[in-house]
Amino acid sequence: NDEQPPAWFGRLPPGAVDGHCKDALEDCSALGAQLFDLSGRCRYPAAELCLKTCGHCWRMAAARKCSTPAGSCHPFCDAQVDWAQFLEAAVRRAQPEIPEAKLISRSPAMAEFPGFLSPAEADALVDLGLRTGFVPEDDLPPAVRDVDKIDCEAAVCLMDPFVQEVVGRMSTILGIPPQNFESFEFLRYRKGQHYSAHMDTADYRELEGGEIHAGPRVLTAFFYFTEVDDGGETYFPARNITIKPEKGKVVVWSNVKSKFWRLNEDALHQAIPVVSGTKVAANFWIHPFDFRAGEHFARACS
Ligand SMILES: O=C(O)CCC(=O)C(=O)O
Ligand SMILES: [Fe+2]
Repeated sequence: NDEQPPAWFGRLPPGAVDGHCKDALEDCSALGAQLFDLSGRCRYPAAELCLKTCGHCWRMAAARKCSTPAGSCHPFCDAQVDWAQFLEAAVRRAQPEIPEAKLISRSPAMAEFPGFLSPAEADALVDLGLRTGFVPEDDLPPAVRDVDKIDCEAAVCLMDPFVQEVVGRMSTILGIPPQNFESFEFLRYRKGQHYSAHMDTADYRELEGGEIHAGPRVLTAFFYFTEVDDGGETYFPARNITIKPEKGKVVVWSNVKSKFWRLNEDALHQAIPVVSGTKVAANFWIHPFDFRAGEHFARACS
């Protein structure tokens, strides 16, 4: 699974030792060969798995050493974005299909898209979450985050044609290429489950102008797949904004300032405990640059 890096090779990905990377994903070595085409580009949608290196450690390291290849910063090349304007444009693009789409806050910039999914489509994604298999949160203690969750990384989810259709819809509305997206993180909260106030990304100002990097989670698109009988709202305490779960609704907000390596603290948010019913929802995080570093290959900077 490991490859010897070439002589010119520089910085290694996280977790690499002596030029060797250990793959975190169990079926990765089986998938590795399918992940890159002959010219060295990651294939989409399998490309999401490239983050795990799949035996292509030195190629990914090379990619991180490159300056951003021309065009791959689209649409964020100038590193300054007026997020409210950005989401207003998204609302305009969405409106023919989603007439109730609207901007609901300027800081954090936030737009809602009620009926982004039809009820049947929302049900289909709940089913897919269940089939992928929710597991209890284990990164954070239950007092902070108590939720069952699953990343849409298994083939059954990642390769699902409807998932790709939704990714495409989001890409069209936002005007952001799908390579900049993380896969869905499905969430299920039952009675009492919650997530206390947090930011979805860190402040990365030290990386400004630095090595190639996907950059922060500039936008969060949050999907609601169910209504909740009582509780389960998403609450933004700095701005006293409450979003009530509605089946099929998507809310998109910006986590960062106009210079997008900086956090916008107004985007602090929490999941209020579910009092009764079940909340099924999903995070869908969006980066300013290609999230799949493996896509830019050694040759891109030689
Ligand atoms: O469940 C919610 O309403 C928000 C969840 C959230 O913010 C997160 O998982 O990062
Ligand atoms: Fe969050």
